[in-house]
Amino acid sequence: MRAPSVRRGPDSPIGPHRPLRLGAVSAVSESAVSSTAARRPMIAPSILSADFARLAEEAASVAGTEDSPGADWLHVDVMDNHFVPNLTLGLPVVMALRAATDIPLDCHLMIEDPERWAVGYAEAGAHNVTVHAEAAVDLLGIARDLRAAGARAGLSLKPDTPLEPYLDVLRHYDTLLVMSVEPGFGGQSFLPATLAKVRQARHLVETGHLRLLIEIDGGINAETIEEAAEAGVDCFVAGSAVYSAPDAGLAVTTLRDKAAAARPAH
Ligand SMILES: O=C(CO)[C@@H](O)[C@H](O)COP(=O)(O)O
Repeated sequence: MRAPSVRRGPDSPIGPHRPLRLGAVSAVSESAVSSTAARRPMIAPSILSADFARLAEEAASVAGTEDSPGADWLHVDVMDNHFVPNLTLGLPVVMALRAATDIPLDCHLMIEDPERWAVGYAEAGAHNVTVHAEAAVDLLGIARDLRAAGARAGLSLKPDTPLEPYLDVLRHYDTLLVMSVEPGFGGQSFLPATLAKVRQARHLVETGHLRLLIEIDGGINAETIEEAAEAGVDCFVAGSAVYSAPDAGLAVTTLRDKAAAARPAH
């Protein structure tokens, strides 16, 4: 794992050297986690589980109706067969999707050299562009460039990557994507141990140390979404639970309702 690029000192983009520490977060209080749940849970269907020959229709199937809100974001998994052992799609498909749907695109770059590619996804119209901490060298530069190109900047951590080394960098990001499976494939089983990271991040958001949206990705379905919601997730990526369901739109509604019910403040 490469260290994040963080400059220190009086002119540091992250301010004076007063790094965040997780010590104060070791005992996450229930109230800190549960007081968050004011916003509607967001659902981001992952098109990795969709029919790639019918992407526009698959996007439309989760767009919602006048009576029921559809997907908040459409999650687009970009894999390069280097950072992960799978190959999916790239910029041309994202551009085509952008033209085919109004659902904000949430591009998750599971690629090496994100410094080279990330901003292109923002320029292609992605609403949120997430890079992997394990793949990047210049995390501050990526966040700056994504925001300058008009996108939200997202940082993702694999299941075994700790949060603490990235706390200062995360002050410059809009989204934290906690991977709850090893990145690379849909349809894997949810790893509950990854929720510890969600609770840590939620506590830091609730106490004003971080200001970002907490997203989770991998193995989210009707059985696992409640515990993720209880831990403090804002946005739930779901691939097979949506696109393997008989009615993808209904699956989105069901997942959102379950997440909303599991949030203690609701
Ligand atoms: O990024 C990934 C996998 O690497 C995910 O976005 C998957 O697409 C989620 O699929 P399910 O686990 O929900 O089936």
